[in-house]
Amino acid sequence: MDAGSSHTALYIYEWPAEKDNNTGRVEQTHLCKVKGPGISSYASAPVKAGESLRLCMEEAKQWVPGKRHHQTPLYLGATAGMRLLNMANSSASDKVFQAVEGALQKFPFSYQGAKIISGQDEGAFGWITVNYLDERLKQGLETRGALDLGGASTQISFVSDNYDGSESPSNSVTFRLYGNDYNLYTHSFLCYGKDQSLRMMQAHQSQAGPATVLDPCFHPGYTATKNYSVLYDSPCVSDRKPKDAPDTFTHIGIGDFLQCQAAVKSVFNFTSCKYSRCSFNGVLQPLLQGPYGAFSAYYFVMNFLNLTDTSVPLEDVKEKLKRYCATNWDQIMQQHPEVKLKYLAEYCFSGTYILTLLTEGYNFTSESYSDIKFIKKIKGSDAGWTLGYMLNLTNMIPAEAPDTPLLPHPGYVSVVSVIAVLLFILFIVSLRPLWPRCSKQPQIV
Ligand SMILES: Nc1nc2c(ncn2[C@@H]2O[C@H](COP(=O)(O)OP(=O)(O)OP(=O)(O)O)[C@@H](O)[C@H]2O)c(=O)[nH]1
Repeated sequence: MDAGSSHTALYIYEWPAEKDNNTGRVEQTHLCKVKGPGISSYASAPVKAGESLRLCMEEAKQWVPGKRHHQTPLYLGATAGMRLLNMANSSASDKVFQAVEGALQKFPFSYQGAKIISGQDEGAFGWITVNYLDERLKQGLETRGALDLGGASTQISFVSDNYDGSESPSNSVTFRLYGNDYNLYTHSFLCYGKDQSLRMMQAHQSQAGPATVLDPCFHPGYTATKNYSVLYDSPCVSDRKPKDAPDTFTHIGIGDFLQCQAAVKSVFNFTSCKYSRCSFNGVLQPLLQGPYGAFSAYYFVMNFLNLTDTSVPLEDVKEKLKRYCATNWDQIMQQHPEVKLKYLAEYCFSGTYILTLLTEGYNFTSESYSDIKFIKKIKGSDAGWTLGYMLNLTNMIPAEAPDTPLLPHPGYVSVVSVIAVLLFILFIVSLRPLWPRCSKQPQIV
């Protein structure tokens, strides 16, 4: 099964981690990202994905100095693509892990094991990464919320004065970092990554199993023959597979943003909420608060669409996207010959999904939309859950604030030097009784 076309990320961190001399901050050393049609594809395409992994690890071997290979820990963390594969076919996901572990153990690093991380951890580690790199944790500043959009799941994590964890405790993660306590609200929506949400929307559009699906989220002039069994081959949609559908359907784009928005909305359920307020699907969400960093596919998509500037009014953003969606597919292909066709075909859907998720799903308004910053990197390091995961596993963020020097380093050097000189003078003076007496005293005749 193809549990999602999410990518597999392999991040290697040199060990002991390099720290910036001035800030003491750990520099993320992101060597390579294994790109493939998803970790689940190790089962179906082990050679291609395995080769990509091997190349990545060879690169890591070159990059980490040989004498440090054995002390460099290597962790494998899998996210929602694997969560879905595990749900659908646990023996297939076990096989994937065995294959990847076998491959990783052949390398000289200190392999620490593989794990499917929970959605809650994925959200919390993304939040730690963003705030750690921004140095908000160390300085005890107001934190930045984290919005992560993957292929199979999406996470929202932030600190709100309205949330102490008592309402819906499963959304609460508490940390003590650098002497400050944080009560983080986090939620991971499985199936609401951009690839699985596209499936859910298309499943909604094709519930009756028609031979032709007219899709407002694809450009006019776009047409492709697709397979029903491939579309429904995911736990996010498998229970909705139409019974008497033909094997294939013709997927035809009509490029209508407003209709696309309505179709995207069909994947969210706003009908019930047992909490004081909800985002969607009956999930508690406290009042939004503070600035937000939106990364992974949020960035890929909005950057491609030239829509990362959130000071542009939301209505203008929608207008631009409307024009983009209505552009003929031939023209889009001509304008972007370098872009992978799968990504190119989906940007209209993905952009519409992002705006709908943010505004209808999470309740960002025209005003609070400008609190979002679409980010790929912070100070040269990738925004995402991986750095936070590594910092946590290696206990690199102290719970208590380190004793902060009252003076910066050069100040200490001067003070210590002055004290040393004074002590020396004092020492010399204290030896005064032992000084030889002066024999040339005037004599009285
Ligand atoms: N446009 C574009 N999309 C990308 C690129 N790299 C990854 N993606 C897509 O962005 C989405 C998120 O990818 P990742 O950040 O690798 O996240 P993931 O591993 O799928 O995340 P989970 O859903 O948690 O498993 C997926 O739909 C990818 O197909 C890129 O360079 N450009």
